[in-house]
Amino acid sequence: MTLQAPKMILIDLDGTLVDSVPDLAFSVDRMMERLDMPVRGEAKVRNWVGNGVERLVKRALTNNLDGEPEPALYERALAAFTEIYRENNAKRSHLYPGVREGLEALARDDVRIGCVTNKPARFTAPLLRAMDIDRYFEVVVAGDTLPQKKPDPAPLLFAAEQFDVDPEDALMVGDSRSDVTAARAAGFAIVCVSYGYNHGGDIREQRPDAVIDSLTELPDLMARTA
Ligand SMILES: O=C(O)COP(=O)(O)O
Ligand SMILES: [Mg+2]
Repeated sequence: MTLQAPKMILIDLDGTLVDSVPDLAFSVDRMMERLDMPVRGEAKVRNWVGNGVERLVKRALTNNLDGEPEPALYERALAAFTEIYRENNAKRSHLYPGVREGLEALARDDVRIGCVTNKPARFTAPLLRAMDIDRYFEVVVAGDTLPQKKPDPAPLLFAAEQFDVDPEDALMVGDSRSDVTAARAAGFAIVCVSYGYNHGGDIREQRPDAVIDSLTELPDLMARTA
């Protein structure tokens, strides 16, 4: 595990590349209205993002991070959310400052880049395209590409295999404890952004190898530890 000249960098999507909570919160609240249930608002949704849309819908229905709703209600809710979020995938979302410049700098240094997200593929590809950053990612592993999601290491190891890169030459960049846990279990280095979601907690408590305020810091960080 090293930050020095990784051969491959995998970057998380929600909370790292894109501030997607405004669209996710809008879609959750329209879903709740359709079900005649109380809206939850952006602050709560921000703490609920990161484990895929299924968990997000369950959290919204139960107003609880670990809640399990009644199955028939959950099925109706998930169908409504899917329909609404499909139309509202990139309307209010935006790239965090420094993302485009950071990706550009990595591409100039010939670093190979992939995206590993817990967001399902049907929402991931359109969002990367709408943000005009899809061309930077040679590999995209979405939340439903494999049976396992982060914090399981499988999606990271799957991407490493696609790139034919060993885990010790790989770096994960993310915003939440799932990214740290998955990277550690996969044997990757892990750098976290300070500005993401992480369920309301301070990502420094997860002890990543480094914390950055912008992706533009990545090339320097790698050169400094070389
Ligand atoms: O929870 C989600 O849907 C996506 O989260 P991630 O992009 O941070 O993995
Ligand atoms: Mg994230």
